[in-house]
Amino acid sequence: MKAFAGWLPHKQTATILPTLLALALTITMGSLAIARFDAAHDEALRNAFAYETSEITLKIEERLKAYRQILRGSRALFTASQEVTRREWQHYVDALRLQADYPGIQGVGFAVPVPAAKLALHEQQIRTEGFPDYQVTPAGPRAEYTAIVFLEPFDWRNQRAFGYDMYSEPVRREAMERARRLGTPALSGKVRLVQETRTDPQAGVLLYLPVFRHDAPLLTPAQRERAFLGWVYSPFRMRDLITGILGESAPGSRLRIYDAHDQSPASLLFDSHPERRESGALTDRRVVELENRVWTLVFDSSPIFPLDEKTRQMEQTAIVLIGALFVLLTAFFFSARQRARELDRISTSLRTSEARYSTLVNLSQDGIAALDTDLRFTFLNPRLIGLLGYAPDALLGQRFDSLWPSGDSTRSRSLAERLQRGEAATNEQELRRADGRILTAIVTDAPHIDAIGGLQGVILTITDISERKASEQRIHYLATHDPLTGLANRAMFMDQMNTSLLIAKRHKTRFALLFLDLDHFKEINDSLGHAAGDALLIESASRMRHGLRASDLLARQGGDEFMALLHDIHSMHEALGVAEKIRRALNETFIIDAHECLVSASIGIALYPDHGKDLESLTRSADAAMYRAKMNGRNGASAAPDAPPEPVEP
Ligand SMILES: Nc1nc2c(ncn2[C@@H]2O[C@H](COP(=O)(O)OP(=O)(O)OP(=O)(O)O)[C@@H](O)[C@H]2O)c(=O)[nH]1
Repeated sequence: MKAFAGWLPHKQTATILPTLLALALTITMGSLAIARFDAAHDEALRNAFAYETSEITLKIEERLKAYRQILRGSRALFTASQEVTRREWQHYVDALRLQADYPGIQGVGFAVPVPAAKLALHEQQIRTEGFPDYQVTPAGPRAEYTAIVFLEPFDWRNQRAFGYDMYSEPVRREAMERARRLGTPALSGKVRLVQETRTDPQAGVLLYLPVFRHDAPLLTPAQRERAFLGWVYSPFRMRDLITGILGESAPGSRLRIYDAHDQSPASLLFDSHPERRESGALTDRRVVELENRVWTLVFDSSPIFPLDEKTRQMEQTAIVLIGALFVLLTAFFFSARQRARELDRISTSLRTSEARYSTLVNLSQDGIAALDTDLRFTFLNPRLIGLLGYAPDALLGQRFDSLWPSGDSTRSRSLAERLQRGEAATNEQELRRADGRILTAIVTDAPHIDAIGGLQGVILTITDISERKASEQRIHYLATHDPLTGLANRAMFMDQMNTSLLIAKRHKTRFALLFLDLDHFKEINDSLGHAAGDALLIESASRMRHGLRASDLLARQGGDEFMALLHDIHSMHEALGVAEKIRRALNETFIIDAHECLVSASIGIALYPDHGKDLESLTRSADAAMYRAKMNGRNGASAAPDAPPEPVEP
């Protein structure tokens, strides 16, 4: 078995080995059960057969006892009167209702001994009773005669026996003499009744009861011989008798009745199934004593018993089926258990895997969500809930596109269509948080496809890039702004001026470039300290900013130098007006660290295209103008040296 198990896969071994064991157990138990059933079955058959044979035997004994009683009743007639008339006899037998109550009895008769000397007288006497043809049969000289004088019912069959001398036949005579001698009932051996015809001949027996004068002593054979009157008797046709006794309960088994102990065909009185051969199954032999004679009853089990072989086969089939069922159930049980273990292993593996991914999802620093095909949230991990600032379940069932700051049905549709095509995408999106603030995130959406290729929904991963964005903005700000005053720095200013140059060139418009340098600023630093200088720079920048339009750009070039870009300037006059406004604003007293300070600025102005058509020439012109303002005593504005104005092309 080990070698056999060795080459089987483990999963099959777990089912096949118990099944083989169950099969072996079933065969063993089944064989034992069949043997046990067979024994019980045989026992039951034997019991049933024994019961049947004893019941039949008893019935036969009982019925013959009843017949003996009938004869005793007949004999009682002679007790009442010495002479019994034919009519009395007839009435008595009629009253017995033999045919109805005692089927099988051929009749009840009375025979008398007739000495040879009185034969003629006897015949004469009977003939005078209305039977002119009467004679004792068979004819012929004999030492002693008997004659049947009454035999009721006096039908055609019994009439054949009227006058018959039963002494003429040795078997009858033996029984008659036995009865006469012993004074007891006597059953004859096998005879052929004189009532028999050629049709349906049957074996016959006769039961004799001697009749004595009722007042005579009967103790000795001699006394009985002296008082002897005759025999009441009954002839029986054996088949009619036995079938009459057994009636409805005629045996299925074969019953043969033999006279005495001799089981030869010559002694056969009755055979219930002469056509049947011996079955060889169960047999029983019973010897019954009946009125000073014995019958041997031989029973041979009927085909009913072999029929029970069928029951046995059914039992065996049932055992085989139950065994097969047991084996199948065992196989099913172990196979199911194996499958259950397999499932358990898979589900444990799945649970482990699920726990692993669940941990990953829950601890992920990226937001993760699942959407159904209608783009509604079915799951959000804690990180995403935190990023968006909603209550844990608030977004479940809500559409993902409801988080977009501006509802865009076209964008939603294209997202749905792309997912239907099974395409994933990553892009930067803005999502509205619960508090209204905007979350900038990198969103990757991927279709969630099931095992058979159907779209189940969407898996989203959302990475918060707000900080990165802010950092980028901060870097950009630092790259383009003056950290002290918050104004644009020189780089940004130059960029912007380049743009303005292009626009002005295209639109043939003017703009002005102002260079502003605070006067004697060094003294503030020196007297109040660098920090106070910074504060003054910040405040100065603010005042200058307020003197400009929103569309103008003010930048700090460095130190105490500033630049301003004035758009939509049509003439130097306008530019000088702005410079004047700034100059005045700066002249207002500053309070720095509780000290009053006075500040002024020298402003140089250059116009595009009047004082330069490019960045370099313009800045040079503005710088030169500012220098001239310094030269002119500071706290004032100076236009760039006039150059022949070029006509502005229409
Ligand atoms: N507090 C402060 N001082 C600065 C800063 N940058 C430059 N300065 C100082 O600003 C002064 C600029 O001086 P200048 O423009 O050369 O001279 P001035 O004193 O303004 O004289 P004029 O320009 O000729 O009127 C210097 O003393 C610099 O040290 C700054 O960021 N903060």
